[in-house]
Amino acid sequence: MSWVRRRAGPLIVLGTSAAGGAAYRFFGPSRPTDESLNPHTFTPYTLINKQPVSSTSAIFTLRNANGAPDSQSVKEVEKRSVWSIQIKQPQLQIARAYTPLPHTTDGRKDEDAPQNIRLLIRQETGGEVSTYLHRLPEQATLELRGPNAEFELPRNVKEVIFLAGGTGIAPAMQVAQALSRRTGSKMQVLWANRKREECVGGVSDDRETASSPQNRLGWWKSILVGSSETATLVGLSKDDAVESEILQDKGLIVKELDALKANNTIATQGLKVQYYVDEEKTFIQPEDVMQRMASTSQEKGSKLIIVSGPDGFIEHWAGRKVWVDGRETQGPLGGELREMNLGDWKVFKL
Ligand SMILES: Cc1cc2nc3c(=O)[nH]c(=O)nc-3n(C[C@H](O)[C@H](O)[C@H](O)COP(=O)(O)OP(=O)(O)OC[C@H]3O[C@@H](n4cnc5c(N)ncnc54)[C@H](O)[C@@H]3O)c2cc1C
Repeated sequence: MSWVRRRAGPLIVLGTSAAGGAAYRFFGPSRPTDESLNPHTFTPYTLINKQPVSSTSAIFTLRNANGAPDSQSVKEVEKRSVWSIQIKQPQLQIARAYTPLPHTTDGRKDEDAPQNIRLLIRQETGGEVSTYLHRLPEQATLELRGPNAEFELPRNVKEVIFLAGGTGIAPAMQVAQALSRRTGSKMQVLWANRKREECVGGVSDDRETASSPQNRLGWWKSILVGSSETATLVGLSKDDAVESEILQDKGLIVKELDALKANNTIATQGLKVQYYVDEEKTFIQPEDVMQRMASTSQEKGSKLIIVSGPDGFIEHWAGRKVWVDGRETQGPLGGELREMNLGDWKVFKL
């Protein structure tokens, strides 16, 4: 996969097709007998665990049903790319793309053993495939195809600002893991969710960023989680309530982000995460992005803003992606980022 400059300016486009998540219909039987995950046929996986993250999303852990080792292409793609797999809904014969979460860092993996695939999947109201997946019991068999490289992180990129909406955090985590192998790299994630339940216990690293009263309230709420009521109920002072909430269990994705942060500090300038929650009236502001663009030290051509999330989120920040000759392209830069002086920062819409 190569990057092609589509036009002068900060926008860059994916050189090859991001077949990604477009729904499609199958015109023949798939061959689920192939044992290793591969892009051409569907491979059976067993759902070994489903951990709820919130009322609408969960982490699905899938294991190759045949215990076959991962192909070289899977090992390569996860080193440097944002990648996805497709899952088939067998009754409707449609498939959707999902983004594997990076492997957890606990314990050295056996190179020959197949890696479990973990996916953060939100159940969309009325969504065909996500509803099917959320209804599956543990030990059910699913059919997967992939990997699909959605975007290859250029070798010279060392600084990334990642604007993530909802499950757009999954590719951000893939990028964080890829950057953790690059000495001197730096990544800042600005993660927006509609509800706090998606990121319970998540406290922004740059709390001073929350300079507006609106944002500061959001940060306090993020650790208080309705503290005054809670404090009254359990007879705690407000300070006790703050402490107890800090100690409360963090959400699964928040914990994983913390683990990635710990991992990223070894050789890099670190990973920072800022949390924004619609229901707390904290929203990513253009100034938040500008502030992070300004706190840079890397050489030219190595800085990237990635925008990932629902279509409306991408459109708001960077303008729509555009379909050309049956494939999705970056389209012109639009939205909030177009209004900013991006300097030598480039933009990529995922
Ligand atoms: C590269 C890539 C990676 C992705 N990674 C993830 C991931 O890691 N996690 C994740 O959760 N998602 C991810 N997605 C999104 C995922 O692929 C699906 O789009 C999502 O799960 C919804 O699929 P669905 O079949 O459940 O919903 P669909 O059936 O496609 O419906 C989607 C929404 O549209 C509405 N809708 C459907 N038909 C109509 C209609 N005729 N009129 C009006 N409304 C309608 C539905 O009610 C629903 O709210 C990714 C997408 C891409 C492209």
